[in-house]
Amino acid sequence: MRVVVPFGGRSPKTRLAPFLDADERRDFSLAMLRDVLTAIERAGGDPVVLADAPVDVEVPVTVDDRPLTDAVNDELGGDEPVAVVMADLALATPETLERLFETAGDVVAAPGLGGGTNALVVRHPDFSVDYHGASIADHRTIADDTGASFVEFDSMRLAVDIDEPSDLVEVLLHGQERSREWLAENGVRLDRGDGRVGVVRERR
Ligand SMILES: Nc1nc2c(ncn2[C@@H]2O[C@H](COP(=O)(O)OP(=O)(O)OP(=O)(O)O)[C@@H](O)[C@H]2O)c(=O)[nH]1
Ligand SMILES: C[C@H](OP(=O)(O)O)C(=O)O
Repeated sequence: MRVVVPFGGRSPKTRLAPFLDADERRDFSLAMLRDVLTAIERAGGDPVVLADAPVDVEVPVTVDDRPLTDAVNDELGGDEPVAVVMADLALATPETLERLFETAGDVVAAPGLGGGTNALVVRHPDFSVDYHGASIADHRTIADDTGASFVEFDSMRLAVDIDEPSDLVEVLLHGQERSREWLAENGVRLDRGDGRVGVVRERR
């Protein structure tokens, strides 16, 4: 299956700014992108990066600097199924993605914590996306209005997209190779304290 991986490479991961500077956010977001591409390939998918600027990866890249929703909608609408998998799913494994790709439904959606839509499989030509805000609810409504069946995919690994510093805890505990190693090499460690586990940065 063709798998579109949106990647905003111009100014990625601004919500991690309290923790990582702009160059580090670019490097870390590339490590996550490469982990996601590897997992998709191992799951049997054919990844294509849909980026807002050129990016150096070993799969085809389409550059489209329109807003995310417009760029993704241009990839939908054909007769063949298409998946959309976000580039910041640092916990995604080949096994989870294979299960996602094999789940039946006109629209199969993996919700993100906080209301987003972290991954989609689209098998209906009239379905379109509308990202941001509580997009998982909007995508259910769009599917209903289109007459497409909507199936929610239940997965911890696909629910965690890496937006906020607290999400880095999940990467250190469950992340794929490059993302987890990038954090470790850059001094990001678990803070096991007394309460909820957090992250700290050891500056060298
Ligand atoms: N092609 C494309 N992808 C985008 C764009 N904005 C975000 N993305 C990608 O869409 C997915 C979800 O992105 P977000 O977490 O909403 O945004 P972000 O830019 O990564 O992070 P923030 O700056 O913290 O909002 C990630 O895979 C991003 O790389 C865009 O304008 N164009
Ligand atoms: C693109 C957006 O991602 P979030 O901002 O929720 O990470 C969404 O999934 O609608």
